[in-house]
Amino acid sequence: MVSIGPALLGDGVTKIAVPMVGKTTADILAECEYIRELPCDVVELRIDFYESAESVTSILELLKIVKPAIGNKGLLFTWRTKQEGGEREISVEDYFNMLDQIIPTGFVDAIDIEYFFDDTEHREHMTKTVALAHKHGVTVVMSNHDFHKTPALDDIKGRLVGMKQAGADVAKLACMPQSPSDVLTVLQATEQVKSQYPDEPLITMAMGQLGVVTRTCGSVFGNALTFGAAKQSSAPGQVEVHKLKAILETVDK
Ligand SMILES: O=C1C[C@@](O)(C(=O)O)C[C@@H](O)[C@@H]1O
Repeated sequence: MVSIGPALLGDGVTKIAVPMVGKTTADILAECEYIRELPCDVVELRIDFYESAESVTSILELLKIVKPAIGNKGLLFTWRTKQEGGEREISVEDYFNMLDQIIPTGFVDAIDIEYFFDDTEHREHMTKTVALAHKHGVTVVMSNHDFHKTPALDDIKGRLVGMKQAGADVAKLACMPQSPSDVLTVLQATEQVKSQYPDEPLITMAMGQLGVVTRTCGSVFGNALTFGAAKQSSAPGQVEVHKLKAILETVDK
């Protein structure tokens, strides 16, 4: 079974991830102190918010203190690029070199890799990074985001399956619904890919208020993990983590 640190994905109980969006080391450490007491399983370090993210040395120093500070929770390391709704640009070269230096340290349990780097020009480096992660027991969460619209059903399914073919342990897709029918499209794609690959965890969500049902009831359709907000959310529609936990306890068996 796939796990992010101690959090097993796909065991029937939806896992909760809380993002950290601090800009300074002090902000991030304060978030660690706060989040370690919250009812969540995974902490996502959104390094694109960090003021010194351009320096891999600074990232490594930060990770060394973050890992013990979050207690017994899994650590997911994410640089969300500007194109996919993140805070900061990075060259493809720097993106993979950064991941290649972080993976062997043992400070992270999982890394996020944006699926759209799997194009002909960058596939080779991506394949190497995925292999390095697997060698070091680091879970690969491959992701794709559309902050403006919801792709068509076949497109969502194609992306989720494509991520698996590119070596993802977990395929993740987030998009913005414009209508209730878009929300159904996300849930339907989740259900169909999950029934095709019952043993492989998926993470899907529709963002914004319309999509809240996918963040709270997604497990019915095959979603394994949902993102909840602590003090500050990292994407629209994230539900405050205590409220989220209470709903999940009712929805999950
Ligand atoms: O990919 C995701 C999902 C997310 O975008 C959300 O909609 O909850 C939040 C991000 O921090 C995370 O990396």
